[in-house]
Order: sequence, then C-alpha cells, then structure tokens
Amino acid sequence: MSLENVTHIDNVRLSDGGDAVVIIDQSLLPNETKYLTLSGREELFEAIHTLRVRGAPAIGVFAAYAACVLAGQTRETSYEAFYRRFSADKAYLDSSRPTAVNLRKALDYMDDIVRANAGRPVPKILEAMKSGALKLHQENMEMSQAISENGMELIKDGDGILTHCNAGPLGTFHYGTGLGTLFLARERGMTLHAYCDETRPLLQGARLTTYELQSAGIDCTLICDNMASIVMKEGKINAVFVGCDRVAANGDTANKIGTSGVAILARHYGIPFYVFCPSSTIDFSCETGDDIKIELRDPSEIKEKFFIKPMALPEVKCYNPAFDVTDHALITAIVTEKGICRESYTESLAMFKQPAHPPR
Ligand SMILES: CSC[C@H]1O[C@H](OP(=O)(O)O)[C@H](O)[C@@H]1O
Repeated sequence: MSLENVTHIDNVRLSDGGDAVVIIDQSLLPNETKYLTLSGREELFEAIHTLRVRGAPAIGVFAAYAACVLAGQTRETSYEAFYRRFSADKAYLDSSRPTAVNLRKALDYMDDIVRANAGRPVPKILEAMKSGALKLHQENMEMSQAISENGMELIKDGDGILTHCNAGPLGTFHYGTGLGTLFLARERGMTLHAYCDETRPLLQGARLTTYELQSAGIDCTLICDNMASIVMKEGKINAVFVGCDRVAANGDTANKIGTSGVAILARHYGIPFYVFCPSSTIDFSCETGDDIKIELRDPSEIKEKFFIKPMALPEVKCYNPAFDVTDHALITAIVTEKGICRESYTESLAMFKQPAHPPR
C-alpha cells in the first residue's frame, strides 16, 4: 500500500445497494486482507464484538450503517411497528461493546432521525437514515483531517513518537486520529520515527499500527508494551500520541488498556502525552473517568489467542480489561478537530457541549 492508499483505506462502507455493510476484517490483518459483506443481525453484532471492525469512530459509523441495513429488512408498514423493530435492533447493536461512546452516539443519532420522520412512509424514513449515516461517515473523515492538521504544531522534523494501540485510518477514517498527524507530516515531507507498543492482548499496535505506518513509508519500530519506559529513558521519545474511546467532561480519558501506564511513564520522564479526540468521543454524561464503563473481555485473548499452544494452564484465572482511564492531570493536551484543548478540560472541552445532531 502507498501513503495515499493508507489514508484513503476503505475500512467501512455501505454496500452499493445499501443492503449490507462492507468492512475490512481487521482481526485478520496484517496477514490477510479480507473484505466482509455483512447484513445479518448476528454477524453485524459479532463484527463489532470480535473486533473485525474496531476503533471508536469506525465502530460508530459501522453501527449507523448496520442500523440502516437492518431497518431496510423490515416488512413493517406502520411507523409504530417499524420503530419497535428499530429500537430492538438498536439495543442489540449497542450491547456489542460498552466503552467507545461513538457506538451509542451513532445509534442515538439514527434514533433521532427515525423519530424526526415519524409518520412518514417507511421508504422515506429509510432514505433519511441512509443520508444521516453517510453524513456521519463524511463528518468523521473531515474531523480526522482537522485533528491531524491541529496536531502538526506539536511535532518537529526528526521527532520520536510513541504510539499505543491503533488510532490510524483502520480504526477511524482518512488520516486517523492518534496517528493522523504522522501521516500528514509524511505527506508534507517531514521525517518522524514512531515507536509502536504492540498492545497486548489483541496486538492492535503490532498488527495494525505498524502495518499502516510501514505501508505509508513512515519509519516505525515495534516494541513490547514493557519497553515503553526504556525508549523514553533513552531519549528516543519526544511525545506520546494516543487515540481515545470515551473522554469524560473533566478530560479523564478511556483508551486501550495500558494507556494510563504510558501516561504515568511519560510524566515521569517529562514527555508530553497527547490524546487525539474527535468531539464524537466526548461524553458529557460522564463527569469523570469513574463514570466510564470498562469492557471486560474473554480470558482466552490473554492465554491462547496468539499462541500456537496455550501459554498458561487452563485453570489459571485471568483479568482482561480492554481499556483503562488516564487521569486528566496526566494529559498534556487533547487534540480535537476544533483545536488543542488544555487544562482545565472541564472548561476547554465545554465548547463541544451543544448536541452534534439536533433532531431534524
Ligand atoms: C481512534 S480508535 C480509538 C481506540 O480504539 C481502540 O480500541 P479497540 O481496538 O478495542 O476498538 C483503541 O483504544 C484506540 O485508541
């Protein structure tokens, strides 16, 4: 792949007929690039739950398209029956993963559209839903570009950037969020060096981030998660760039498990720690990070998933939180599509408080 291909990757889209969602199966990358065309209720749920589609923004747009696809399968003609069926599908899709707020926000947005078109013929409601989902996709692409542009003031030629998990085009859209500035800098002829945490247990850093960066011709070095301290201590890192899954009103940020540890290390070594956040990932209903639900995943991801043989006895207990919360005090700045927000985040994030999509 080239830089252009990476930043325009077709990771999530509605099928030409509008009756399925087409994704790259991220669970198979980097060894296999396989496109899936999904239209079944259970397979759409499973794609989110098993991270075939992953990354907060990508999950949100996928869910909006999935809601359109399932609504298009209804045979209901009355609005009441249509809305009952939509509501059941919405609740089902929403239950696939709890932490990334983009999932719930995208489904709520589709709900707003359906209710704003109450009483219209079902085909007209379906048209409005599809138009809304396409608009959400476009907005995410535009936010990614703006975030990446805003991140440019945080880097200089030759910088070393530590990344954790994957917040590139695969998990978002266009340039990406946490990685977007790296792609934009490359496009503008700058040289940066990325040190990529592998990000156990599902290895999004090893499998996806290095795949994207390497394909785009960006110098990257894969490290184990327990090597973050030594590369900081050796002066290889000028900044840490991460994405996010849910940002509370005070700036506490949920991101992939291990992020808070990286933030603590960065503070110890005096290295700036930046969260790249589309406004769609801010949740003002969470006053602090304590209000963010952390997804607990299956122990097999720790003991077996990427090993030829299990690497622990089957009876060994495991604890597999998929995210953790970084205290706002450890975050140097939150880079959004509207600019760079700094403490106090309660005040600086407040500009995003108005509803992104007032009902039509
Ligand atoms: C900008 S992508 C956001 C976020 O999603 C990843 O989680 P997952 O791979 O489980 O979907 C990771 O936390 C990224 O930072």
